[in-house]
Amino acid sequence: ACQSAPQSLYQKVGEQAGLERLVDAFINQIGQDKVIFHYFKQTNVSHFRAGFISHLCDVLDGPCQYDGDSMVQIHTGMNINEHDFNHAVELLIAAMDEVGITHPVQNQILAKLAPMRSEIIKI
Ligand code: HEM
Repeated sequence: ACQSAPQSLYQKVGEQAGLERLVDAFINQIGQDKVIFHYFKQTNVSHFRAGFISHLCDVLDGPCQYDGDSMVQIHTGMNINEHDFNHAVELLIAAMDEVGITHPVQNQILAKLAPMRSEIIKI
């Protein structure tokens, strides 16, 4: 038998270098966006970048353990509504398109993030 372990989503996005390209494209999208940029006005971009990469690496079953604040702790008080949440997802999709992540892999990534919706919206 020559079975090998199935590829993790982390591997499918191109491991650390792929994640960095994705998150840089996402940050670039947010920076040019009129709808959600205002949430990030006070944000330290390099802290956000590092934290978002490590969180995604963890969620996509890569070799990282995200040790930052919880999704609820981070987003409490931002009052993010459904529309703005969906808009952020659109920007993430645009970033995934930009770096060439295939649609099946995009859908697998979105499925991992979808359950976090209720920890982020209107809290
Ligand atoms: C599934 C969706 C989301 C995930 C997984 C997520 C994840 C994260 C993570 C991991 C961080 C921390 C980065 C760090 O360590 O600094 C963060 C910060 C942040 N998130 Fe989200 N987020 C999501 C949706 C959103 C949405 C929809 C908005 C606003 C429209 C938003 C606004 C922010 C802001 C403004 C910060 C920075 C907070 C600061 O300045 O300290 N997030 N997010």
